Amino acid sequence: MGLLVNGNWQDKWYDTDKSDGKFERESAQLRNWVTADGEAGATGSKGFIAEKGRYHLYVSLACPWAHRTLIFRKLKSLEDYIDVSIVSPDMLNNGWEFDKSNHSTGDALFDVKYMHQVYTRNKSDYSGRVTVPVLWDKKTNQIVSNESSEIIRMFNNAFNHLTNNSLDLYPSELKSDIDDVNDFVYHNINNGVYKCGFATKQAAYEKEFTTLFNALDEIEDRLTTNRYLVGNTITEADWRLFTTLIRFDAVYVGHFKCNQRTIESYPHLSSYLRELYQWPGIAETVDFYHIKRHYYFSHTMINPTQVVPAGPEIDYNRPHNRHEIG
Ligand SMILES: N[C@@H](CCC(=O)N[C@@H](CS)C(=O)NCC(=O)O)C(=O)O
Repeated sequence: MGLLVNGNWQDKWYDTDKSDGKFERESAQLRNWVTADGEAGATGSKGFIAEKGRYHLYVSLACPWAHRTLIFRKLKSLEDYIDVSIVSPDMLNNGWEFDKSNHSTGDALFDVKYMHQVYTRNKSDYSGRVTVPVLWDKKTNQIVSNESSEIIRMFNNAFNHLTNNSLDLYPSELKSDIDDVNDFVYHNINNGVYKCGFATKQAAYEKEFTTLFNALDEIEDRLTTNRYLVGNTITEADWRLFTTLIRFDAVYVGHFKCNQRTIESYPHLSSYLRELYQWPGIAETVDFYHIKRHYYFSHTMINPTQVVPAGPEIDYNRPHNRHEIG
């Protein structure tokens, strides 16, 4: 694991010394938007008009942030419009790699070995972490965005006129409710598990642990009367929570020490998770081999033996009975 400094790769773990053992996530730097007419989005430059075959998505199947983009690509019928390269699950001294002998598709565009080479193709003196997902523009040869929360918003509407898929996971009348839930879920749960797992001081870890489980309790309460996070309509907020929940019992409970309880032990969170898992097209975006292997094998300061646990055995296909709620 490392980062680029003026275009040079440096193998370096997160620096938690400056923040008393606390993990602080860097903001994504590349923030342009694909739009239906090519006009600029909320940030960045214009010129990224939605077109079939023009954009390429780089993902890890292990990564919860990249997973969101794969889910939207599926739900929004974008598979024939946006092709994908998948990195290997192991992220070691060279960061994300395209090793075809290790569960990667290879880099379909440039056939480079490392994801950091994709970042330096975009900007030869780039400085920052080399993260996935990345949305690449083949026409102008540059990165459109490396921020998953914005890539899913582009997928939600920029291509509708081409795909005729009008499913709206961020409908205008629910925007402010979705934004509120997203904010709560992001800080306390999506990023909350990382703040537990990457904490390097006991006090920092315990603080995040309490925050995380208080938040899960609050969501459990909400799901006793609401079928989904925002009332009775499935929205972006649900898919953003889903990618953390599906990794929770397999990885975060053990590897990130989020072990007050499992998602399986929450009656509503667990049945809600099963409903989302069983949603048409979703199970095929979930890859437990990549998920478990990535975390347990890559974070050697947490798991120096790199032994990957064999369990847990959970049947996400058993009935969810969520139609009784709401
Ligand atoms: N803000 C980014 C975060 C993406 C992110 O942190 N991805 C992780 C994988 S789960 C990564 O690539 N980490 C590499 C690193 O931090 O060096 C997003 O949501 O798109």
